[in-house]
Amino acid sequence: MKAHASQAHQPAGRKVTVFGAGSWGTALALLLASNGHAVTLWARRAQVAEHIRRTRHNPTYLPEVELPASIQVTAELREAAVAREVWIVATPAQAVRALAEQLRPWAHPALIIVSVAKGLEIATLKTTTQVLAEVLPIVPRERIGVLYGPSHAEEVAAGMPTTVVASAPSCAVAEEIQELFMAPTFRVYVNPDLIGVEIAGSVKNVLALAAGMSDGVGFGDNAKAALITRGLAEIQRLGVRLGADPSTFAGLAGIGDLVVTCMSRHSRNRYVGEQIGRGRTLEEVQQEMQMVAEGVPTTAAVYRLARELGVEMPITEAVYQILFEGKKPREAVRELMAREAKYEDWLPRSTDTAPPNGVAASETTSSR
Ligand SMILES: NC(=O)C1=CN([C@@H]2O[C@H](COP(=O)(O)OP(=O)(O)OC[C@H]3O[C@@H](n4cnc5c(N)ncnc54)[C@H](OP(=O)(O)O)[C@@H]3O)[C@@H](O)[C@H]2O)C=CC1
Ligand SMILES: O=C(CO)COP(=O)(O)O
Repeated sequence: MKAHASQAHQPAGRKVTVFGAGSWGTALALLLASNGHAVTLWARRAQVAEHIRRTRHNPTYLPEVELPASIQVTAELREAAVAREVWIVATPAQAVRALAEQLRPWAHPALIIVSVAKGLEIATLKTTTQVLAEVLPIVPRERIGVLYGPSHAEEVAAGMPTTVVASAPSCAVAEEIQELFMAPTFRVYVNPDLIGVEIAGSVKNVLALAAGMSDGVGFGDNAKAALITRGLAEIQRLGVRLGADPSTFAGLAGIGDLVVTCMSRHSRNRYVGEQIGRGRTLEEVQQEMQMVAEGVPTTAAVYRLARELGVEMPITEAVYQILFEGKKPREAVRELMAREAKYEDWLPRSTDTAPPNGVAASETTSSR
């Protein structure tokens, strides 16, 4: 992989719009503006846009962060979308299709689209770049990528050191995305494995729900380490089945984002899981939350996808049963612990390495 721009390099200012004025959209607008780009931030509610214009603070998401006057803020899609070089899509994953459909009149072949939304669309089981490519065919597929990795908005907005991954079907486009965002406290690597990066970044939210449930029930560090490690194994199995490079899961989009989301006090997914672990219902927790927990819809999507593809994802299955079928977290853990004895394989073991007596033969099947 080609090494790229040094941190001292200042990219030429580009015309960029960030769609979605939630926590992540707000933090990225700030970062891009401080990189010298001409930034527009689109909020879906007119009163939010008006409030930010007047006070330079987002009323709901990262309210303590001051947004410079150079950032244009609007709720008008046309004003936000027309004649831009780069669109950043920072809405929840389930909203990407509807947004893209509305944006269609202003899409053009020279546009770069960067999705930062992490999740799979429930209705189609597609990643967000697959949805964007389907709805906006005028934009060449190689110009639609992502920026993923361990990056809580609160820390990025506070200028704390953060490292992420830019990915797109074309390395040249991924490098353009890298250059757009690279900053002294925000280091961007390129990883050309788009499907791997998208699966890793989307499915880790399911495991963060599981990690939160473990915290809420009162389990300790051993259980958390097990969820992260075995969770990564099942994310990798799904990703590889979809054509991903296995090594992506050892990188920032994989283990990096999984660790931060399972451990961080900022994680909304971990929080939702923790509340459920304490005995509350999903409905109760979601009703009081303003922010999105992408792991909830993505659990439903991954559960179905894994079944369709015959990929074994026992932790995801347990999270699904807890969220949508009323299973108690302790019961789910009891069942996970009582599964048949296994080898610690990550990917299918070659059939010439026979397991010793007493260890499940299913270890050697291709379903893993
Ligand atoms: N927060 C973070 O640290 C990070 C988040 N992400 C990802 O970024 C995406 C956005 O998350 P984040 O900014 O944190 O979310 P927030 O919960 O902070 O904000 C959600 C934003 O999306 C808007 N929104 C909600 N529904 C729709 C819709 N149907 N159409 C258009 N806009 C909508 C909300 O508008 P309104 O206020 O009007 O409801 C709000 O501006 C998610 O996929 C998340 O996983 C990725 C990396 C880091
Ligand atoms: O993706 C994230 C950090 O990289 C944000 O995770 P949460 O949505 O759980 O807060």
